[in-house]
Amino acid sequence: MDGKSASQYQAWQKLEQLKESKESKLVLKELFAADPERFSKHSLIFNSSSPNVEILLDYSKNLIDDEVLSTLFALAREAQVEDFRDQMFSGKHINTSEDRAVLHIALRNPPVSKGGWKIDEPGAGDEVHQVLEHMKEFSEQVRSGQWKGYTGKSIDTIVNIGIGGSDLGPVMVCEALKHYSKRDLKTHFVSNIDGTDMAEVLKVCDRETTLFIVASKTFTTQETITNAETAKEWFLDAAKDKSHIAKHFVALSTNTKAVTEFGIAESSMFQFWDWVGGRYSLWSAIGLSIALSIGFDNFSELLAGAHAMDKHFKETKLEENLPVVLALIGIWYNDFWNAQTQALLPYDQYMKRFADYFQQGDMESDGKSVTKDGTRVDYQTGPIIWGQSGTNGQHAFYQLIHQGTKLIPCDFLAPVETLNPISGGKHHEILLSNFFAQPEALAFGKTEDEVRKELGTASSNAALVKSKIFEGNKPTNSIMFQKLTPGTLGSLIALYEHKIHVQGAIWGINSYDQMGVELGKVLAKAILKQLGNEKDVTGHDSSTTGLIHYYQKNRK
Ligand SMILES: O=P(O)(O)OC[C@H]1O[C@H](O)[C@@H](O)[C@@H](O)[C@@H]1O
Repeated sequence: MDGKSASQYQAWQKLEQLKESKESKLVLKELFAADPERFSKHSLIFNSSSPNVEILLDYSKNLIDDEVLSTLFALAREAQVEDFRDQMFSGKHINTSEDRAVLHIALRNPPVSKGGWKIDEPGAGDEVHQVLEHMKEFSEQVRSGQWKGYTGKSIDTIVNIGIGGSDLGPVMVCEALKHYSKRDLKTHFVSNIDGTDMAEVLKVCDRETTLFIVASKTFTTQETITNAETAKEWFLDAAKDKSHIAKHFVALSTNTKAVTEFGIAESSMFQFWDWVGGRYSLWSAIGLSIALSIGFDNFSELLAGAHAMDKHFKETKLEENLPVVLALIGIWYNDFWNAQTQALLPYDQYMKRFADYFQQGDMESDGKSVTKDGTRVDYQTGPIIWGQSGTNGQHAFYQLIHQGTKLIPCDFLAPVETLNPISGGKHHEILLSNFFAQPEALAFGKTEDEVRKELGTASSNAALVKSKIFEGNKPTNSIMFQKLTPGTLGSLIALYEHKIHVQGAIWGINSYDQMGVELGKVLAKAILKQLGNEKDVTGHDSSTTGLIHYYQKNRK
């Protein structure tokens, strides 16, 4: 914890030895054959009654045995994961480089009178609920048609303008909970500075009935402010009078001064606080587009589902703690088996943006190479996160997972029940049969003997036989939940958030800053000033200069 190098822990060193001594013995086929109880021993159920959520985590198809597991838990204890978790919950400034608390858990924490934790940090108590109240009131006015645009018409289109954490969470959740959305309220998201993003959305918007949500924690992000200015110009082209802006623009931010300077009144601003990290902000005012789309009650259920997972994370012993188990298994592959990536594979079309969301969530959090006290790590930190919804991924990249040369640990996720039981439920049965089959195929593969038997006379073709062998022993986690409800989604997101936290704690890094996004921004600003004139292009290497000159010569 707090800056200590993970490789110095005794348990870390023992894990290195275990990898060496056990590599050839950790064979899933044999481990399962030797222990008929392996599934029940290595699966956990997370339960919550309010909201009603149940999540099964089956981690039995991993390259682990009791000794590996107990050493992983010993590592968590040596790294003081429980203490570090409690520091986060109590509001300690665990984001040391920015001297900030990390309190997204406060955004879904009920009031103390209703059993919530008391957190000593400005904003983290009653103010959270005041903003939620404001979001409730506003979203109900818009959804009921009571909120009118400048010509007296109701709002039928929402455009969220934001990027990174001010975009990806709302995008992913609105997509995941589309089933619960108000269909006559269209929701668009504009993030890219590429004018195409805004232009294509504006083409389908009506100035009289569109509400723009400018979402930016800092309210200084170049992409968001430029896009918001363009939207404002487009709106004023017809509306003319600046006083109409109040009916069509709201802001979600921590920066009141910049919001009012932009022309949005403080009363149309939904506040949050510097202890909310951008990639952990969908639970804050940044979730306004979600509340508008699915309604405030569903948004509250999303928060309650996350809170239930917070409680589980905070109160459950490490061995039965889902985020901790996911984190430790991830570290086992990332640091001892040289796995570079981690795939998130939801067998639910609504969750198709889940992996995109956690690309920022995980990679911006744990993509660090120095510990909190500034020491260069001598081990791997955050994994590359990627993925795609099943079964689409099967027809795209699974080939490499099954037979390529890389070890790719995968998390498979699926609902027991579909929200769309069309054709008598046939689609869902087929979907789930694939969800069950893929981890099985990855774990147990297909031997040369099996291939030969299958090929019959054609097995004299040695090359063909080899190409059809599946080595197996590819590790997976399988996660099942009843149905994709707002509460369940909240729990699932919080599960992965806390997994990231635990891994960061063990690696001794700061999971809550993002210094790595700065350099490119600064250089882009400098280059922007030089683009007008070839003579101004100075201070770059020959490649960058060459590229800029090429652009200047060829632009029209
Ligand atoms: O909400 P903002 O302030 O516009 O920031 C948007 C994004 O900017 C940067 O890329 C990072 O700081 C991200 O973490 C953040 O989510």
